[in-house]
Parts: sequence; structure tokens; C-alpha cells
Amino acid sequence: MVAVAPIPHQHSDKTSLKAALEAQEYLQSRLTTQSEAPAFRSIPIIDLTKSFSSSIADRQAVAQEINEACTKVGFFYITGHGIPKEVCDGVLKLAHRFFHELAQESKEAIHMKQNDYFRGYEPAAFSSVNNFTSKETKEAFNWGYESGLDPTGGDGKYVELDGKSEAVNLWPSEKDLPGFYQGIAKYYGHVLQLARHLFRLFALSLALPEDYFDPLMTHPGGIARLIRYPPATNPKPLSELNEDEEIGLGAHTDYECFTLLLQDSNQGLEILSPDNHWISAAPVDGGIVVNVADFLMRWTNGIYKSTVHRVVNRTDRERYSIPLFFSINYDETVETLPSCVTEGNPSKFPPITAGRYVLDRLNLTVKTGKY
Ligand SMILES: O=C(O)CCC(=O)C(=O)O
Ligand SMILES: [Fe+2]
Repeated sequence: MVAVAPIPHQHSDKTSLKAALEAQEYLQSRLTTQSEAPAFRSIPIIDLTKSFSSSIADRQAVAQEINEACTKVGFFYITGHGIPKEVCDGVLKLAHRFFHELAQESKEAIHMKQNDYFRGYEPAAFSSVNNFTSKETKEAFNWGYESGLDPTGGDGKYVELDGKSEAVNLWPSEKDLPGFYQGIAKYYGHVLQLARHLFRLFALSLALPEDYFDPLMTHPGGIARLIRYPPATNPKPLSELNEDEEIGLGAHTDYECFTLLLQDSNQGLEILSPDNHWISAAPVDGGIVVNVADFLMRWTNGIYKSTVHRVVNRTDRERYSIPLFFSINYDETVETLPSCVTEGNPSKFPPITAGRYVLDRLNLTVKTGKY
């Protein structure tokens, strides 16, 4: 593994930096050695309709499916999630407009290098989730939570990844891209509320009170991105065991609690089974992909799996996707969940602060801490 020096300009606490470096090592080991966990060849589809029922038994039944998916695969699709189709189609169109209508100089004006928290426009090959082992073809626009995007208005206490600063998004101007902020707000409001709903189901799925996580997501972390993958220069089908040269987004695990991913109709997302076969997570009609990320993996003492995945566009069309990386309030420090610790399975992980951990992970994706 290539050693990565701590980033001098930003204070990092030892626990989160150590955890971030360990995650990099874990990734390399997963890519080079098979895991002993049972292999899988498909990704479960969970219909959320009954999770909105007033009957706790209905909600428990959905939670049980979530438990199965998170302990075995770490990924699942949700249908019946309640986000209207036109809202999903609308934000995917907006993603297209961002990359095709916004002038290059307007993109440069909101370049991510001007921001300490990875917000704004990110050109192709600028960052790497896998230690720059491949040049990533994706380009992106990144933003994070702000109370104006939260349908509840939040509790007014939002702090950034460092646990201190106020929200710091970089938006294109209304003149340069009319209707952009409003369109983003529409989708983000829906997906943020869906994430809060899912966290209640996660609580049930972990034998915790349904409202266990509620006080921890009053001003939650929620980085989201519009991602564009250019068409493949040499389209070719997925070969399950082989590494691929034309990588859209390198192999990685996500950092936060869980991710909600909207993808267009072009497949490209691939996830790594424990026996190191790559499995396609092709789009499902009306479905959103959910995956457990590393912070929740740690919080559940490793019981919920954070599964390695990557994106390779194997088509001659461009592909768009829009993930929301949902975190608890960035200023919260948590210990392993009580329902995931027993005498025989003591906590494997020390307490950790939500935002700091994500920031240390993000700092490892660029060549220097401050670009
Ligand atoms: O574009 C996709 O399908 C997945 C994106 C992803 O894994 C990520 O941004 O972390
Ligand atoms: Fe990811």
C-alpha cells in the first residue's frame, strides 16, 4: 500500500485519520484477496410500500428484509419509496443541463479547488477514490446539506465536516443556469426525507427503538452529487473477474451511513461479491439503490456490510447518476450500537466523530490536502 501522509493544513483527530488509512488498506486487501463471507450473484429488491403503514408489524417486516440485505450483500434496491417519477426524471435532466449548458468558465468559477469541503464542480480525473490507481473518467457537481434544502428547515445547528464551519456550497448563478437551485432543492428535499424514513427502518432492523436515530439527524450530513460518465471509447461487456482499464469511478466503499443512488437507464455500477466476482447493479424500473457505507459498518460492529463497488460505463452513451451520502449530524461522536455488542462480540471500533471521519476519507481522494 502507498503510505499517505497526514494532511498538515487541516487538524485531524488521530482516531478518524487512522480509521481512514485502515479503510484504504482494507480496500486493497478486498481487491486482491477473496473474503470468507458467502458469495452473492444478485441484489435484493425491497418494496417499501408497507414501511409507510401505520402497523408496526408491517414496518417490522420491511425492516427484517433490510437486515437480511445489509448482513449479506450490503446493497439493495428500493421500490415503492414514494419519490414521484417526475421528480427523479427532473433531476436527471438537470444533471444533463449542468454538464451541457453551463459554460466552461462558469464551471471553473465554482471549481471544487476553491472549497475546503469538496463542493462545486469537479472535472474528470481530478480526484480518485482508489489511491490514483486509475484515471477516473467521471465529472461531477457536489453539494451538501443546507437548511434551505431541508423540508423540515432543520434545527438551525448545521455544521460542516470539521464540526465547526457553516454550510459552504458553491452554486452556479441563477443567470447562468436558470432553475437549477430550485430543481436540486426539489429532489434533495424528497431524498433527504426518504433517508430519514430509512434510518427509522434501519433502527428497527437493528432491534433498536424506531426513533433511536431521530435526534442524530436534526441537521444531518448529506453530500450529494450529479455525476456524468462519458461514453465508453471501447464499449465491452462486464467480465466478472477482470479489472477494467476504462474506469468511470474506481473501486471503493462509501464513507457515511448509507447512500441513496438514483441512476439513469444506463448500467455501469458494479459491486464486488466476497468471492471477487463483479456483479452488475443495473437500473431497476422506478428503483433507487441503497448501500451501507463505512461509518454504519463501524457503528454496527461490522454486522452491516459496506461493499466495494465501482462504475464502468460499458455503453456508447453518457451515463448520469445522483448519489446522496447520508450521515448523522456531523458533530456527533458515537460508539458501537448497543444491540451490536455482546460478551462474545465486543466492540471492534473506538468512538468516532461523523464529519471528521468523512473529511479524513475525502482528503485521501485528492493529491494534496488542499488540492
Ligand atoms: O454512479 C454510480 O452508479 C455510483 C456512484 C458511487 O458509487 C459514488 O459516488 O460513491
Ligand atoms: Fe460509491
